[in-house]
Amino acid sequence: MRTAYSVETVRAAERELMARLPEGTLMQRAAAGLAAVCVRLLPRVYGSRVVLLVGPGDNGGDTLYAGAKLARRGAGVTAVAMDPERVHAGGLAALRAAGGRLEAAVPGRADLVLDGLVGIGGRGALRPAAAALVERIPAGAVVVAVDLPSGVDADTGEVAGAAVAADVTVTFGAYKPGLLIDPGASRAGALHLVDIGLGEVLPAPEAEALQHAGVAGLLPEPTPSSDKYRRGVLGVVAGSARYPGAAVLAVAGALRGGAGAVRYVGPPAVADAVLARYPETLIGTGRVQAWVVGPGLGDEGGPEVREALAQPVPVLVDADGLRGLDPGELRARAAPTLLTPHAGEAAALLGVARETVEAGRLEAVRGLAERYGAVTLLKGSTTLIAPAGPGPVRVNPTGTPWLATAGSGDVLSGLAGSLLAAGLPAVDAGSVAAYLHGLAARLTGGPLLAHQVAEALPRAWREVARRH
Ligand SMILES: NC(=O)C1=CN([C@@H]2O[C@H](COP(=O)(O)OP(=O)(O)OC[C@H]3O[C@@H](n4cnc5c(N)ncnc54)[C@H](OP(=O)(O)O)[C@@H]3O)[C@@H](O)[C@H]2O)[C@@H](O)CC1
Ligand SMILES: Nc1ncnc2c1ncn2[C@@H]1O[C@H](COP(=O)(O)OP(=O)(O)O)[C@@H](O)[C@H]1O
Ligand SMILES: [K+]
Repeated sequence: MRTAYSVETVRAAERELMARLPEGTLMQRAAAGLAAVCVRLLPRVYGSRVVLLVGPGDNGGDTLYAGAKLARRGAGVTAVAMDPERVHAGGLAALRAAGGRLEAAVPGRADLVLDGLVGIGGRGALRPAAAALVERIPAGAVVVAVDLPSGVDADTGEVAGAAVAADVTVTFGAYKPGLLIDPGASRAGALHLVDIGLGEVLPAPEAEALQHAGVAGLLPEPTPSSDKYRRGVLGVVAGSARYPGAAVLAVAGALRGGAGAVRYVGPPAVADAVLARYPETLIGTGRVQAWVVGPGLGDEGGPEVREALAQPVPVLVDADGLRGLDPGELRARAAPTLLTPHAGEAAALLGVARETVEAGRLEAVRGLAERYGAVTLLKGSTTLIAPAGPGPVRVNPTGTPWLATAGSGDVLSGLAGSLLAAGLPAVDAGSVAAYLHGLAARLTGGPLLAHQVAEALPRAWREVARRH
């Protein structure tokens, strides 16, 4: 599990650790780790051209000390300050002593650029002096963000104006949520974590991303004593005369998600379409361990949604099922509820603009989970899963924009429903589903069709299970 911590938590941990260590120790650890990554990125350190963009705080300090280490190994290192009156004095002295220079303008060419403008002390949009330096980053240089790309909000991943687009981010002590959540995540490039010793003093994380090992441990593999009922029966209320395909795709995701059986409930003509593609499907109501309600219902299916919500089993509500949800009704449910909106549906549920959700995904998903007392999976670029109560938000690391194709959300619903029926807690069901769905899409490659994602799920499953 990759865990991420808010600025407040990181600062508190740093304070606690610093009180026990000689002054400057953490910065030296950070700079050493940063320089080590830079050395690996350069084909040859000696004679390479390195540019440091240096802000007024400790982020600039880390950068200057790392630059000094590279200069000592023969790199030509030029620092450019955002504010020449405010530069980390110790770092600048170290750089100069190692043969580096402070200059007024960003050189036109560089092999490597270190972005040390702002780290976790950054607030709001980059100021013009910082943004002007970002604009001057020479084309073709490898860009390394120090702690995080300047212009990205460390806690939320929000980008309010200009921001560095890094190839690599070297972050210190702990990942910050903004490195895992878009739009920030897509500015961060490959992530390197430098251990500065914070691990021992960090509390529970604010965000976490599953990795193969964690997912493998959650996959509901059948055992010798399994039968189809014990593996989980999922009921799917989906599809309408207008959107019959949604039912087929949700059932596809459910069957490929390992359900022991899938019951389809909906109009007879749609049931025929489902059966034509998946003769394994049971038709009509009956006992289930979980429900998926909503994909492709259009205006139909309202009563079935309410009926499912009235039952004491986990219910996943997606798409048209999300319209007109009553927070009181959901909060009163004893069994888990999993909501799976995309940004537009989340915006409608929250009564805000879609852009607000897209720019502040973490706040939106937390807000929905709190308001509806339901585990909420917000789809899109970096899918997020918030628990119904306190606890870390899960960030899905496997997505691909090729998934932005009609029907792929229906497959996700069926898959997540299948995992709910197998007995996974809703946060795990949502995050394992998002993980496998993203991996299946990557294995398929683009341009992809939604049903191909469903058909690639067994490969994704085996890929995860095989390695652990
Ligand atoms: N603490 C530790 O133990 C360790 C910390 N470490 C390192 O320290 C970093 C944190 O350092 P920090 O606290 O000095 O803040 P930092 O990120 O340099 O930025 C603050 C400066 O930026 C400015 N500024 C703010 N917003 C801005 C904007 N939008 N646009 C432009 N400027 C803006 C702000 O200006 P002011 O508001 O003061 O005018 C202030 O001068 C952390 O990320 C890590 O790299 C490591 O060495 C490990 C040990
Ligand atoms: N830009 C993107 N990057 C990664 N994944 C995306 C992106 N856009 C959409 N997706 C994924 O594609 C799926 C689309 O679901 P949804 O919007 O419900 O589509 P539909 O209703 O057509 O099935 C979701 O899993 C979502 O996370
Ligand atoms: K930075």
